[in-house]
Amino acid sequence: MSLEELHSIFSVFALPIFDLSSNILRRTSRMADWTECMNYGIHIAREAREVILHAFRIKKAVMLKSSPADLVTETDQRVERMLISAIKAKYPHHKFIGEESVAAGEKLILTDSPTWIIDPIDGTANFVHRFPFVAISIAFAVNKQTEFGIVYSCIEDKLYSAQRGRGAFCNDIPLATSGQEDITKCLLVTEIGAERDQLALATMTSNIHRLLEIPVHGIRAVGTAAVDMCLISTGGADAYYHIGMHCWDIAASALIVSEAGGVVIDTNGSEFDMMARRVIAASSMSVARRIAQAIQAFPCERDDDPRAHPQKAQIEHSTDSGNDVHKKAGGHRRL
Ligand SMILES: O=P(O)(O)O[C@H]1[C@H](O)[C@@H](O)[C@@H](O)[C@@H](O)[C@@H]1O
Ligand SMILES: [Mg+2]
Ligand SMILES: [Mg+2]
Repeated sequence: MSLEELHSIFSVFALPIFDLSSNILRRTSRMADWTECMNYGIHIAREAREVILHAFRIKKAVMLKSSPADLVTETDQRVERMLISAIKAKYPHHKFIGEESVAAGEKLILTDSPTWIIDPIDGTANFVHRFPFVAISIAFAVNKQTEFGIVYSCIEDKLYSAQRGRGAFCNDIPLATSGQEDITKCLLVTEIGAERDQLALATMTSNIHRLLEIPVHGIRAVGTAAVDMCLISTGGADAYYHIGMHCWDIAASALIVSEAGGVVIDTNGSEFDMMARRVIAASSMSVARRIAQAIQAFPCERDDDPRAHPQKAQIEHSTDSGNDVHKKAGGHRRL
């Protein structure tokens, strides 16, 4: 039998089997209860918090990534290593997207497989400066749909969590957004991310100007996208918008907001896409749409664009806030 004949027989049978297996995965993920997985995620987040609390108080070696404002420390890398190895030990077939693994050169690919999306320290600049808003963000997706999200605001000791279809909680207390529908009665949160190029800075400042002149009650920035968005789920703020963040910053908190009754959309008004690096999370669709109408986005490569995440530029040595700031070691950083 020729190779072609073998291939044609195989392809006749393979396709249905492939379809069958991906359909089975879809059906099982719908039926699957990921509670046990989420509880394990919460358990390891609590362990990781202890490492962060200890390191928060001591002097840090700080490395730079894509800009003088894009910081990373040994603790970011150690916590991500700790989380991933703990998950691999229990769920060896699960996949991972980790901020510092991607920064060290791993490809960012979200498949239908069970995938943990991890930001070991969201708010690294806060961590370096001992500004007390530092979070661990862990999302879990199957078939590219987030099944649960965990955001642990470590210094505040506030553990936010949500499982798809089962509500959102902070330290086990149910959460609900403000439900505010009038933009002029809104307190907004946003982030001035790590971008320092002129277009990004001009866009961010003009967005703030346009929103303030609506007017809105105010605009805040906590320094961690994950905590910013969790504040929407508590009703403590009414809407969050951001351009330039990454999937690991917001995958968990996007589910927490929607499970608290909020809405999460793209800044262009379309459906939220965690890889697009643009988000509006709000107490109501009317507020979300009003913000989408007011703001502009600057261009960002999608997180899942193979050309994204080039090796970060080497930035010169400098010292900062009592910490030693080092340029990133050449090539891939060890994790
Ligand atoms: O602290 P990170 O995990 O790097 O995330 C930060 C990000 O670096 C910064 O640019 C802002 O977008 C913050 O909102 C993120 O949380
Ligand atoms: Mg982050
Ligand atoms: Mg981080």
